[in-house]
Amino acid sequence: MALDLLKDPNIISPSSVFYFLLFPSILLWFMYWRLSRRHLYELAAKLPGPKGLPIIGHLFDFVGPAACVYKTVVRKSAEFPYLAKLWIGPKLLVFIYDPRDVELLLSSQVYIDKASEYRFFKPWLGDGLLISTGQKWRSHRKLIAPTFHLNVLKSFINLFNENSKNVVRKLETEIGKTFDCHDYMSEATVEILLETVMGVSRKTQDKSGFEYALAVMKMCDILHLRHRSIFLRNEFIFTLSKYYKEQGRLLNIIHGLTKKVIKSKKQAFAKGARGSLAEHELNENGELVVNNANENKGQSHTDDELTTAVEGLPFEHSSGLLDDLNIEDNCVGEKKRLAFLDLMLESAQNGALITDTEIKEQVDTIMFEGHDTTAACSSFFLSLMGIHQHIQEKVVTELNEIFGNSDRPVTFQDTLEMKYLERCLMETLRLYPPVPVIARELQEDLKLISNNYIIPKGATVTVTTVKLHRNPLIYENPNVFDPDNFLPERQVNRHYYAFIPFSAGPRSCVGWKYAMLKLKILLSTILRNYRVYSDLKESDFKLQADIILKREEGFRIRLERRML
Ligand code: HEM
Repeated sequence: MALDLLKDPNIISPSSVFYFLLFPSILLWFMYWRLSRRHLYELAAKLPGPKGLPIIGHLFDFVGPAACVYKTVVRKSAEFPYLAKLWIGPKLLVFIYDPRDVELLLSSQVYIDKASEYRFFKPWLGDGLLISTGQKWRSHRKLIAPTFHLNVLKSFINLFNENSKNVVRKLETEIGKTFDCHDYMSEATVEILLETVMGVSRKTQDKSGFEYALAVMKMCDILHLRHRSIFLRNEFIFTLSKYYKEQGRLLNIIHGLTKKVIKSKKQAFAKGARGSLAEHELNENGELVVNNANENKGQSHTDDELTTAVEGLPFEHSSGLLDDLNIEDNCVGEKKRLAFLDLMLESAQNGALITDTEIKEQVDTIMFEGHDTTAACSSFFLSLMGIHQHIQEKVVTELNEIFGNSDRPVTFQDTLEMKYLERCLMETLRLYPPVPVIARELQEDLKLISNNYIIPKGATVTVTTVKLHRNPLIYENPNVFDPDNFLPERQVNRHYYAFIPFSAGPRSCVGWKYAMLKLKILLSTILRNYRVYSDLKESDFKLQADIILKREEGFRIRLERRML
């Protein structure tokens, strides 16, 4: 009888059986899924956070322009002093901003996996240092970290000076006008990276670094949009969208530059050239010659700069940052003193330490990490100098004490004496950290120190540096730009992890010493030549917590020539 019913197409068709079974299957799957996440839900229920909507949680808070999302998240987490949880659909996000908890997370060797959102970087950065994990990350970090040793950085000082003077020359066309200084900072940063870390001459580029910088900025917009859009997070839907095509176009520009950089460096390398090609060039016969244009670029290396002694920047001591980079400092062999791309090519030549594809991924990673962050920091710094004229005057007084009336280039020793400028830089990084959030996906539960909360395995933990750095329990006037926050006596009792613009622990920024040295030379050169003004106040800033912190309205300043 039953068989007869099944055979009768008017009563039970195969499709009706399918639909009949579909509903219980989905229900069963859903029950299994909920049960498998029971641990997550139980622990999450105990965590504090603003109330969200059923099922979708706070999804709508992440929809809209980046500046609004930033404001909403800051506002909603304001009443939670230690941490705040948010649900975005089924995804549990926990924001932490107590330095003791931050230390627990960042200093650990267990919680080193980046959040799943970093996967959107894959087509761009592949398995580069920023997103890789496990053994690959460990071995590449060990290889790359020493290329940012202070002795390597000191050999870049001439190029930092030359490029800074170049920026000052370019800025001449803007004197008296209101303009966005981020464009200039971005282009300069790309060019400096190419000449120093990558060791290729600026002249090897067909177009300016500005085109690359612009493509990076637009790529970040797409990635940030994918973070916020529930639809675009899905790979299939993304490939159907207009953004996918745009991403392809931008990656062509970005990868075009990195491929060209590697190619020209490889050609020179094969002919025995080592070090920056901005200082050494190959002539038509393929012989290595000193680039005459660079012969008088600035001061030659002084004994001080070439010293093999391990010296830190004052910032290192004052911030109390501890990471594997300091440990590396103690065991630097001859080979480890090569600059980044030289070492990558040498390692590829000498064995299986790194493949060609991996070199490309690391070049893309360093170009991105090294450029957008420093461009944002220098743009915030100049804006703040324009707003706080009396602080700018103090910086310039210090610079006058160091340089007098001379327009000589900056030496390494000078950078050590720029103590007030350094405090201004650190205060800029405190209030406007270029990397506003650092996110990890937990593979193990994390028991916090503050209030004994446990964040469950499977959650995404977000260290919100913008909030951590403005904690009123740590900084007296947390929202006021006050470089004296970094006076030694004010720092002495402050928790190490209360100021982490470069992150900290095993996954901290490999380029922070490079960044600080370069920023000091670039910004001091600009301030020695120009007085900066801003028509906007800090309260006018529309912060955009993108992948890199920016101002929605741009970094608009005005310049006037300073008489030496
Ligand atoms: C003001 C400038 C800079 C800031 C504020 C900054 C900040 C950071 C932060 C917060 C991280 C950790 C990111 C995370 O865990 O998600 C990081 C990682 C990294 N940074 Fe920087 N950075 C700066 C400049 C540079 C420069 C100049 C370079 C290289 C030339 C660089 C290379 C890297 C790399 C390769 C990583 C990944 C390290 C790893 O995961 O092992 N950064 N940076």
